[in-house]
Amino acid sequence: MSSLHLLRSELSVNPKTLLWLTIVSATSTTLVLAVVNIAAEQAQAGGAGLRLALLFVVATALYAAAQTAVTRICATEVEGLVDRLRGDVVEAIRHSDMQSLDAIGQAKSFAALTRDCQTVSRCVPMLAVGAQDAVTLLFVSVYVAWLSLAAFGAVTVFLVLAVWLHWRRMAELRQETRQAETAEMELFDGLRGMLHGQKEIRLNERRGQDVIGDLARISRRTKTAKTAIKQRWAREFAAIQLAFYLLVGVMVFVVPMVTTTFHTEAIQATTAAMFMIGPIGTVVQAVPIIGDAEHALTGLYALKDSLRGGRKVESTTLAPMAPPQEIVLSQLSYRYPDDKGDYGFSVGPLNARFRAGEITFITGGNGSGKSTFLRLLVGLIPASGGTLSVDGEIVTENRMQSYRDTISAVFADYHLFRRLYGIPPEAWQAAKPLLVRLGLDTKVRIEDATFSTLALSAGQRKRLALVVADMENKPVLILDEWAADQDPHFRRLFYEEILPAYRAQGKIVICVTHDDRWFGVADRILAMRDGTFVEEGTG
Ligand SMILES: Nc1ncnc2c1ncn2[C@@H]1O[C@H](COP(=O)(O)OP(=O)(O)OP(=O)(O)O)[C@@H](O)[C@H]1O
Repeated sequence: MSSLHLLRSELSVNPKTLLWLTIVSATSTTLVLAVVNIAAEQAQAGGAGLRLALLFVVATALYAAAQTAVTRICATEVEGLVDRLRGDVVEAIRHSDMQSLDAIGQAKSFAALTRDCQTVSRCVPMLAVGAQDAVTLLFVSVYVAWLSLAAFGAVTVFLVLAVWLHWRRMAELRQETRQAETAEMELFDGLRGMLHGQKEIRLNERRGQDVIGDLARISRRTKTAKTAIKQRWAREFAAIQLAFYLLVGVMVFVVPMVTTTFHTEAIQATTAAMFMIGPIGTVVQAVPIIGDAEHALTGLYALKDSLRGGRKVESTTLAPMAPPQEIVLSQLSYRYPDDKGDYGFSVGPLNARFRAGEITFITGGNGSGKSTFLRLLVGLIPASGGTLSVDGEIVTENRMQSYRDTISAVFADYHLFRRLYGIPPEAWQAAKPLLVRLGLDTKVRIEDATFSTLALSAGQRKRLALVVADMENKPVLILDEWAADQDPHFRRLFYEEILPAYRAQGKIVICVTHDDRWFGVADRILAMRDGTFVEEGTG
């Protein structure tokens, strides 16, 4: 089913309502036209009657009411649809596993949620107006046929010719539009790099010139492509208008030569042709938009499908898991998908045991698989083999979210939300002592479930991330190189006071660390190399 068909099935308005409003709009336009023609005739004979003036007022009022209703319905429907689609994609992202998300890429998801949603919001109402004007064109054509079959013949020939020529040229234009879009995306990427890389640019004049030069080149390419499209559009639009002026010329000069009866209807048919110029312009503009709307909707539906195609994590109705006393990995493994012929890195098979009230350190060189192991342990990526059990129960896909709900973590690539999502107000008060100990109480306040600022140093932000994990107060705590960017004071505080306190609270604590000076703090040390634990020791 095409995405436009899917779109129709998602609209909550009854299509018949839109159809009736469209018919009212087209009928009233045709009525206005007929009244104008009759009134002009009567004016020649001495003056138009009051009844005709009233009919004119009623027809224009009907037209305005139908137009307003269609526009209002379209705005409500389309914004509702965009809101639903955006919500669906966000939900699909939330329930999809990290592997599918990684495969899709953040840029694609972001483009769907922003650009594609905007395109649907902009294009679909124009399609509705285009469809409405197409019906108006049909009605006015019927009126012209009623006036004069010869004039109708001329109108039909011109319409068919104009539409055919237009569609032929639109196919080329669509291709050029896609190319311009690609150039524009490249430009946006370059601009993003330029903004993010300001420090690096300032430290190297030549790099700065290269970046600006490259951007200018891409920008020129985008400008050329977009200017060509706009100029082609302007020519196209002018050609269609010109075609209709030609039609008027044909009616006034040519049709009277082939028929003897036409002279009486010439002015009326010509007026009708003038009434067609507006709608034909709208229809002409709406046609290429079908492609844009279809393209954006296809992108959104495809993203939704591929997110749902991955491992789906249903969570809402699951029973909470009791605080784990022991997490056991048995032959657990994972392999990143192959990348363009290169084998994906794999971890495992991994065997390990993590107990409540124990601290485990994970060590190993760069790229040995520590972060991947943590993602696997937390269930962010699906194991390709082996099992993960909590207190003797194998954590199946259905139990994965309940399991994850027992874990707090500060990953190496953590994200700090400014709002305290998912943390109850009583925890904010309880966090005060840790904020003080971590030297953050003079920097950050919690106001209305929100941190007063995130404009902090890298070390301060990481400390704040630990405060958030602490506020969650979960039985399992996972920290990936947390102390790496802390000064000696906070490093000591972390290893000698904070971690032992968590152990005393009975938490399962797992830390990736290279700080061999504090290895004595751990109950167990697991060393990783090439994705496997090569050594197990005690602290
Ligand atoms: N999203 C990904 N897709 C494909 N391969 C990945 C991905 N993330 C990491 N890898 C690969 O997995 C390997 C291990 O990476 P990982 O981040 O787990 O190592 P690490 O031990 O945490 O390293 P570091 O000490 O540098 O943080 C790397 O060689 C990398 O090529």
